[in-house]
Amino acid sequence: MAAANRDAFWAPSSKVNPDLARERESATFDVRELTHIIDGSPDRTKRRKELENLLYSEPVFRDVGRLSMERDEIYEQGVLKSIKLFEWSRKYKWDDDDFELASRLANHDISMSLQHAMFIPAIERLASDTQKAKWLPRALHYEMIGTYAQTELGHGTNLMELETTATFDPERNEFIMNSPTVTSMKWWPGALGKSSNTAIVLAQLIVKGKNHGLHPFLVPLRSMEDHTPLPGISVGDIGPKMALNCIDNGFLIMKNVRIPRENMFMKNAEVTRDGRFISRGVDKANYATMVLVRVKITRWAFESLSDGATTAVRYSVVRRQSSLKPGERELQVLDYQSQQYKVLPALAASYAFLMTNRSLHRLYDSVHADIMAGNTKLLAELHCQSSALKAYMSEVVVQLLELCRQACGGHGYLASSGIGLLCASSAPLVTVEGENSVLYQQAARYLMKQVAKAVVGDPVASGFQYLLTQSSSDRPDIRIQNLADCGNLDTLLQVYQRMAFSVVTGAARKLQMAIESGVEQHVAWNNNMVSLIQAARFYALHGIAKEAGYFLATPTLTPDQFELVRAAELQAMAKVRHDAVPLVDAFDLHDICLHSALGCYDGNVYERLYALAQTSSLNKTQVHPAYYKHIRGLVKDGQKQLRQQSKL
Ligand SMILES: CCCCCCCCC/C=C/C(=O)SCCNC(=O)CCNC(=O)[C@H](O)C(C)(C)COP(=O)(O)OP(=O)(O)OC[C@H]1O[C@@H](n2cnc3c(N)ncnc32)[C@H](O)[C@@H]1OP(=O)(O)O
Ligand SMILES: Cc1cc2nc3c(=O)[nH]c(=O)nc-3n(C[C@H](O)[C@H](O)[C@H](O)COP(=O)(O)OP(=O)(O)OC[C@H]3O[C@@H](n4cnc5c(N)ncnc54)[C@H](O)[C@@H]3O)c2cc1C
Repeated sequence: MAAANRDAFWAPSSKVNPDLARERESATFDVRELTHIIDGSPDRTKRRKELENLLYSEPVFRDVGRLSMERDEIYEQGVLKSIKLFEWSRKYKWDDDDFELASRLANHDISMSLQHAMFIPAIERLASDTQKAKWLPRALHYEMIGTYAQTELGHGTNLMELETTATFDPERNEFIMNSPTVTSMKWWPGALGKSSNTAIVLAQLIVKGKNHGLHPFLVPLRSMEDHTPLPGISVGDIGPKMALNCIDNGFLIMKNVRIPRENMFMKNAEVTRDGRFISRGVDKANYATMVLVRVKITRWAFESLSDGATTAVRYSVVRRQSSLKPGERELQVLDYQSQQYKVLPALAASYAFLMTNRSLHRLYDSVHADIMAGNTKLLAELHCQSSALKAYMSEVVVQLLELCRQACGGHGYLASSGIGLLCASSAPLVTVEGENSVLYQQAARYLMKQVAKAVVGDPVASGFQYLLTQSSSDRPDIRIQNLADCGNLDTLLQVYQRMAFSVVTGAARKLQMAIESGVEQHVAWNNNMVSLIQAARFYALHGIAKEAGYFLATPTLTPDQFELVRAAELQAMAKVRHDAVPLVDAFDLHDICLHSALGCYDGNVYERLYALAQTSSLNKTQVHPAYYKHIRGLVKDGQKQLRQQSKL
C-alpha cells in the first residue's frame, strides 16, 4: 500500500459506525476517568499520548505493509523500530516506565527487545558495582547490544543440566567457554541470531575440576568493528516462528572462547585470581532476571488480552447477523448470550489482570529493594507468586484470545483482523521464562511448605493466611442465599479461599499419604502432579462457573448455591454487555497499536477489510504470473479435450 494510502488507512474517520456510536452514547460512566485509572494517572495518560504522537509520526511504526512482508523485511523493520526507540530513549532520557510504554505502543514488535527486557536488567541485578560501572554505560549507550543466553538445544527447563561450561584457566587468568555437545549449543535467546554483539551466557562454572553450578558470564560475540563473529563463535538465526518473526532468536556454539576472569558476573559469587570460588548472597539470586521477566509477562498478558477484547467487543456490536424472530432486523451478535460468553470473560479478565499485575509489581519492587539491601526473606514468596501468576495469566490469555478470534467468525481468521497475530504472538507466554507446568510446580512446592506450617500452627506467609482462617472449626458458613449475595466481593473471596483451602490441603494430604505408604518423595510428587498444579491455579464468578468441579467436589458450595452463582454470572454478563464498548474504549488503544480492521475506533470494518485486501501481494497485478505459467495451459488443454469430445 502506497505511503499516502497507509496514512489514509489509519486516519480516524468522522463517519463512525452508528451501532458503535450508539453504544458510546449510552455509557454509564466517564470513559476518560477510567482511562486515567488504567494508565495509572492523568499524567500517565498525557505521557502515553505524547509517546503515541512521537512513535506514530514515524512511518516505520505506522506501516500496514507488515501484513504481507517477507521475514527479512519484518526483521529489518524490527531493527529500525528498536533503533528509533533506543535513540529516543537516549535523547529524551526515558526511564524504564517510558521505555516499557513505548515498547508496548510498538506492540513489542522490536527485534532487540531483550536489550531492555533482560540484558540491562541482568547487568543491574547480577553484576558487581565495579562491573556495573564498566558495563552499564556501554549497554545504555547501545555499544553493547545484548541478549540473555540461558536455554540450550537440549535443556530449557532443567537449568541444573545445562551443559555449557566456563572453565577457569589460572595460567592466563581467563575463563574458557565451551559448548561441549550438540545439545549444549545456546538455542532460542532473543536477538542472538544477527543483532547482538554480546551475550550474558549461563554456564556451569568449573574451577580446578570442580563444578560450582550455573553462573552468568559476559561473552563478546561479534566484532565491534564489522559485526563478524569472533574466533570460536558460531552464531545464527534458528528460523521462522509462528509469530514474533521480527526477533532473531538464535543459536550460539562456543569452541574454546576465552574471556577475562572479570567477565564472570560477580555480585553473587566470584573466582579469585588464585582460583578460589567464593559464593555470596542466596544461591538463587542469579535467577533474579527470570523473576523480573515473569512479572513483566503478567503485564504483557494484560496488554494482549485488552487488545483482543477491544477488537472482539467492537466487532461484535458492529456485526449484525441473523434475527431472533423472522422478519426482525438482524441482531448485533453481542446480543447473543453465547457471544457474550465468548467475549466478555476476556474483557473482565483484562481488568482483573491489570490490577493483578499492579499488585505483583508492588510486591516485586519491595522484595527487589530488600534483596539489593541484602534481605532475601521474601524472595521465596515472590518466586511462588510470580511463578503461579505468570503461569495462570499466560494460560488464560492464550485461551481467551482464541475465543475472541472465534467470536469474530471468518474475518477473525484474516491477518487484517489482528487477532490471529495476537494469538500467535501471545502463544509463547506459556513457555518462555519457565514453562507453565514447571512454574506451577514451583508454586505448589512453596504451598506445600505453607500447609506444613499451618498444620502445626506455625505462622504462614502473608499471601496464604486462608490456610489458617479456613481451617478453624468455627469458620463462618458461606452466605449465598440469593443473586445479590453473589455480587458481594467479600463473599466471593471467601468462596475462593474455602475452595483453595480444600484443594491445597487435599493435594498435601494425598502427597503425605503416598509418602507415608513408603513411596519415594519424587515419585509421590509426580503421581500427584495434576492435583499439585491445580492447587497452584485460580478469577471471580466466571472462574467458579468454569471450574465447577473444584467448587462442588470440595465442601465449598452446595449445588443450589452453585446454580445461584451461574445465574449471577449470566446476569453480570448482561449488565457488562451494556457498557462493553465504553469499557474497551477506556483502554484507549490507538488504531495503529491495535492494528485491526475489525477493532478500529470508527467501526468502519467493511471499508477497512476491503482497503487492506488491496495490500495483498497477490493483487499487485490483475492476472497473477501463475496464470501464464500454470493455469492457462490447464484451461487450454481442457478446451482442446472438450472440442475433441464434441466431435465424437
Ligand atoms: C508480548 C509477547 C512477548 C513474548 C516474547 C517474550 C520473550 C521473553 C524472553 C524469554 C526469555 C527466556 O525464556 S529466558 C529462559 C527462561 N528459562 C527458565 O525460566 C527456566 C525455568 N527453570 C527454572 O527456573 C528452574 O530450572 C526451576 C524449574 C525453578 C528449578 O530450579 P532448580 O532446579 O535450580 O531448583 P529447585 O530444586 O526446583 O529449587 C531449589 C530452590 O530454589 C528455589 N528457586 C528456584 N527458582 C527460583 C527463583 N527464580 N527465585 C527464587 N528462588 C528460586 C526453589 O523455590 C527452591 O527453594 P526451596 O524449596 O526453599 O529449596
Ligand atoms: C518466543 C521464545 C523466546 C525465548 N527467548 C529466550 C531467551 O531470550 N533466552 C533464553 O535463554 N531462552 C529463551 N527461550 C527459551 C524458553 O525459555 C524455553 O523454551 C523454556 O524455558 C522451556 O524450555 P524447553 O523449550 O527446553 O522445553 P522443555 O524444558 O524441554 O519442556 C518441554 C515440555 O516438557 C514438559 N516438562 C518439562 N519439564 C517438566 C517438569 N519438570 N514437569 C512437568 N512437565 C515438564 C512441559 O510440557 C514442557 O512444555 C525462548 C523461547 C521462546 C518460545
